[in-house]
Amino acid sequence: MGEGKHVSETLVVDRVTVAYDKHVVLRDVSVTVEPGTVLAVTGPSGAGKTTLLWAMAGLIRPAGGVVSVDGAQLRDRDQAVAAEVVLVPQDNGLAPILTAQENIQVALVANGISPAEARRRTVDTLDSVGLAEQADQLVEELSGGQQQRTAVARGLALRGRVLLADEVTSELDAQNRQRVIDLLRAEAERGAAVVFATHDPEAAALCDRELHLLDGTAEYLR
Ligand SMILES: Nc1ncnc2c1ncn2[C@@H]1O[C@H](COP(=O)(O)OP(=O)(O)OP(=O)(O)O)[C@@H](O)[C@H]1O
Repeated sequence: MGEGKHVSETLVVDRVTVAYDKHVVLRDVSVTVEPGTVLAVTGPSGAGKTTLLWAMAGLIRPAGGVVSVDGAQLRDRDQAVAAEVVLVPQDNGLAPILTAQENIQVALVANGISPAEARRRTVDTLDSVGLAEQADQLVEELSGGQQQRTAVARGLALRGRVLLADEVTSELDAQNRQRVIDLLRAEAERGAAVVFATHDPEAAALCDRELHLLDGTAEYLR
């Protein structure tokens, strides 16, 4: 351990700029998300919430600035996966013709987890999101909210160091929204740095901090 050098922040976004062609979506945005905390990313539709999460996930190469995990710069998605950055995407990213449990197990085994452990985690996480009964149902036969909860279960089952959750409560009723927010909190308590993009002020209020995006810039509201 280098003297005087303590890199306690898991996820650091340092003066990141992202542009699609000439359209600058994020301008010099800086954020730090420490392990054990849940950060809400808010802002109106089109403000760049998904873009910020994609940059954090290594899916977008910023035009300027750096995204790093424990001091190591993320240059692409492969590096982000190696750094255990898990993304639950806005469109859920599930395979529709696999069952809920197959979607989770396949992701876990692809990440090097043994089939027996993958089965255990799948049962546990589907139960935690209230979908134990739907484990064998095809994803295309699940409701939008059930699909969203399956995607959350998959993200949790991976037990990453960083969990990026993009609008994962938009199709949920109040009870399930609270359940998912409680699970994001538990994931932080396990030690992950959690980022939750949401347009829902009530959901954001339950997070530790809130970063608000507007016109390309970011401001901590608390
Ligand atoms: N692949 C792309 N090519 C060009 N422009 C894009 C692309 N992806 C996003 N944008 C633009 O970037 C801006 C930010 O989009 P983004 O999806 O990050 O916003 P958001 O805050 O997540 O919105 P929402 O709340 O509607 O999901 C929008 O103006 C959008 O049109």
